[in-house]
Amino acid sequence: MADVRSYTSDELTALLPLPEREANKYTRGVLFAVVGSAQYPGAACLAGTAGQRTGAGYTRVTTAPEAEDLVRSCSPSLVVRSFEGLAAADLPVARDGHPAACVVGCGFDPNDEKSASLVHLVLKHAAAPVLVDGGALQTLASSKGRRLLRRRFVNGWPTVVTPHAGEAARLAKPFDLPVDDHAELAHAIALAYGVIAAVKGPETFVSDGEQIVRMAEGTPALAKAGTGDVLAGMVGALLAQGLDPLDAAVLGATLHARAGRAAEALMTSIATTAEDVIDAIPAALRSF
Ligand SMILES: NC(=O)C1=CN([C@@H]2O[C@H](COP(=O)(O)OP(=O)(O)OC[C@H]3O[C@@H](n4cnc5c(N)ncnc54)[C@H](O)[C@@H]3O)[C@@H](O)[C@H]2O)[C@@H](O)CC1
Ligand SMILES: Nc1ncnc2c1ncn2[C@@H]1O[C@H](COP(=O)(O)OP(=O)(O)O)[C@@H](O)[C@H]1O
Repeated sequence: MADVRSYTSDELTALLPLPEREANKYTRGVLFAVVGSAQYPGAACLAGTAGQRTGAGYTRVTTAPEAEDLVRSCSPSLVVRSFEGLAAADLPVARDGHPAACVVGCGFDPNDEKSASLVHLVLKHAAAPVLVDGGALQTLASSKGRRLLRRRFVNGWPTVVTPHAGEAARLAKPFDLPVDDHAELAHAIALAYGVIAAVKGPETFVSDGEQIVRMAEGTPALAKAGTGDVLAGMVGALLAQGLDPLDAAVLGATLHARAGRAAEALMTSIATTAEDVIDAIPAALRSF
């Protein structure tokens, strides 16, 4: 296994995607989030608003029809569409000067067949980086999921996965990967699936199959439902702004951890919620 390293503060600062003077909303990056369900509409709000706060120029949330009104009301500047009618041609193509990325799976029910076909559509047709989270992760372990990931790898379209320990263990199963050491697990998932893997927990380990990066700035205040959806939106926004996928995952996880700490300072470790973490993203950005 490769050595485990951490990014320095200077390395992270250099990665911050400050808007250029001539920027417009499209050159700053389009985040295309396919997220939420009738069961978990809140996950779509959390991922979408976290993406906006992390700098995506244009955030489009495609969600379940039952979730559309809630997502519109949580942030009027989100562009909201329904899953119904989502077609291959709607999915983003990243071009020079017009970066874009997809986030898929926050708030998906892992056992729902309709969500699995949405995941397949995104993996097959998004010619841009895709971040897979939450209920979409289980889809990757199937033979069809693995085949689509291989195709993305061959096409040079990066895929980032952000499993918590339970989800990482499910990804490990088909390949019988050892799950106890999370640095090793991130490395093994990255190699087995051809992805950039961020295994989340009290410490987060990110690997592209070559390097392994440890991020240990978090706080147990983050151990609350919905903070993973916030992280997915944040890393997705950095991918949408054209960052290299390993850098996006490490910077996103660090900003998320610092936002967690800033939220905790205001709200206490007991009271902090995922929404407070989003509100603290500006403080995390200023900390660099
Ligand atoms: N407000 C919302 O709408 C929320 C929606 N969420 C969505 O709910 C769906 C299901 O996600 P869940 O994570 O709740 O369900 P999972 O199906 O991933 O969790 C089920 C089992 O996984 C294991 N597990 C869960 N978290 C773990 C951890 N951090 N470490 C080790 N083992 C763990 C436990 O055995 C748990 O019973 C996802 O699509 C997610 O995005 C959650 O993010 C919570 C908030
Ligand atoms: N004890 C902890 N210390 C530091 N960070 C934590 C701790 N527990 C959870 N986190 C962070 O909180 C987030 C939780 O993500 P996840 O389990 O996917 O939440 P959810 O599915 O409810 O959105 C991850 O970024 C994880 O690293």
